[in-house]
Amino acid sequence: MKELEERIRLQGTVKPGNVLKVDAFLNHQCDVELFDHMGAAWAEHFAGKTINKILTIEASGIGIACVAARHFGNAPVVFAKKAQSINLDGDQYTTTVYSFTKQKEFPVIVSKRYLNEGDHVLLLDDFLANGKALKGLIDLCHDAGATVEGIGIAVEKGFQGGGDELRAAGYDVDSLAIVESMDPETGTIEFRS
Ligand SMILES: O=P(O)(O)OC[C@H]1O[C@H](OP(=O)(O)OP(=O)(O)O)[C@H](O)[C@@H]1O
Ligand SMILES: O=c1[nH]c(=O)c2nc[nH]c2[nH]1
Repeated sequence: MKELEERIRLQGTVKPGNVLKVDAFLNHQCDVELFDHMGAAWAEHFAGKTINKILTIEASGIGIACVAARHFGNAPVVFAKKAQSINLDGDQYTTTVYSFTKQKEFPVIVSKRYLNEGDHVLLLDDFLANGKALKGLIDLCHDAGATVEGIGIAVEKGFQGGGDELRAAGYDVDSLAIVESMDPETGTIEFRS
């Protein structure tokens, strides 16, 4: 998606440790018009698939998924929580995921009320790096007996391999910008064409 690539070139910065900082528009300050265009792009890519639910993971996936849902018939958006809470009652699907930016393991929890056998799920997230977050969400879907219809990602860091592993496993992964390489010394960012 050219618009997203241009924003990354314009406002993205490359940090040591394979970190692309795009918090001016994607995961701290949120450009909802851009999110709307991202939702439209995923709706075009996944047209023809039956999708009745969108699943993401807190925190940064939530805003993107909620705006994108407007392009999927206002499908409900469920987000996996990364901490237990008194507000989380009843039976739960749980797994653990290593967080790329927080550099520690988190529980990943969805109430059994909101993910069901027979659901046709689109997974959405802001970033795909090593694929840990998505693999956690896929595990929760399998536990629930739900079908993963596809995966929509804003920014994939292709050089970290998570996206290609998921494609090799048969998942339809639509990443709107795939960073092939980035250099913290020069700030250069190359996209997969
Ligand atoms: O493919 P991976 O290696 O799993 O990396 C991608 C994940 O990393 C980020 O989550 P993180 O927990 O770092 O931050 P967040 O709380 O802002 O979503 C991002 O939002 C993705 O969920
Ligand atoms: O802001 C972010 N930048 C990244 O490079 C990244 N990788 C995973 N999650 C990420 N979030």
